[in-house]
Amino acid sequence: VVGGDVASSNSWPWQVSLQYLSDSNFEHTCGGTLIRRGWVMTAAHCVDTSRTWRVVLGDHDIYCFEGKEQYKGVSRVYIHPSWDKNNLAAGWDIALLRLSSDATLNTYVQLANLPPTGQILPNNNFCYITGWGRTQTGGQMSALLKQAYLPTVDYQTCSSSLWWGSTVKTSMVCAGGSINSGCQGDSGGPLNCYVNGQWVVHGVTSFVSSSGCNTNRKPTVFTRVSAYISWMNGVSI
Ligand SMILES: C[C@H](NC(=O)[C@H](CCCC[NH3+])NC(=O)C(F)(F)F)C(=O)Nc1ccc(C(F)(F)F)cc1
Repeated sequence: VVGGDVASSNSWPWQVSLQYLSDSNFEHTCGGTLIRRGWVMTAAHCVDTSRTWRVVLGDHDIYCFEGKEQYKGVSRVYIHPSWDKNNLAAGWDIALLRLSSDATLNTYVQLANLPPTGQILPNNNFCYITGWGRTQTGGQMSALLKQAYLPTVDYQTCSSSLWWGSTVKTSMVCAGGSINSGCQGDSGGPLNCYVNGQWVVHGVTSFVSSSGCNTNRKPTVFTRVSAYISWMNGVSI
């Protein structure tokens, strides 16, 4: 996350860290969202290589054991069947992870709210991106979970020629586009939007501009969760 600030501990209790085994220790690679006690929603591009995965729930400092964490293996990865790793612009950047055992829900670990099928937020909706990704373009990952205010940018604007043009599809959500943004390592994590008095996860962090994370008129682009509700329900949730 570029810009914004450090979140207060466990204030986004559905945020997970997706990690893979690399030389006998686990490394953070992506974010994710706890949507059922045994299921995590993330980006397809995070899990389209075969690795040994684990999910950490209830985390704040990903480099330090604080006692609230729950560590879960991943028993199965369900990547959207239309995902094409060579065509990020086509969308379909969503996957579900079946956890090896159910999470225990408590103060630090809670389920996310998901939007109703088809819901499209208005321009400038109040949203926050959260994650442990780079804090600057080409910079380091953050040890502590960060949050940044990232208001939505409607499709009409986001798909215009000075912005993302035809790279952005209606199956995506744009948010930000100035000083704050997602960055590498935030992939797969949630776009948390405040709708009718509650936080709802409307996006799965997908991509930023290859010329820099917080590039003007290149908002962070998210998979639009409300376009994939029926697919997720079909994956035997
Ligand atoms: C460096 C930048 N990385 C990204 O945007 C990666 C996703 C990369 C997937 C492929 N390995 N995502 C992120 O950094 C995220 F955290 F913001 F989500 C990038 O590649 N951006 C990018 C690439 C292609 C396209 C386009 F669709 F146009 F081909 C758009 C953006």
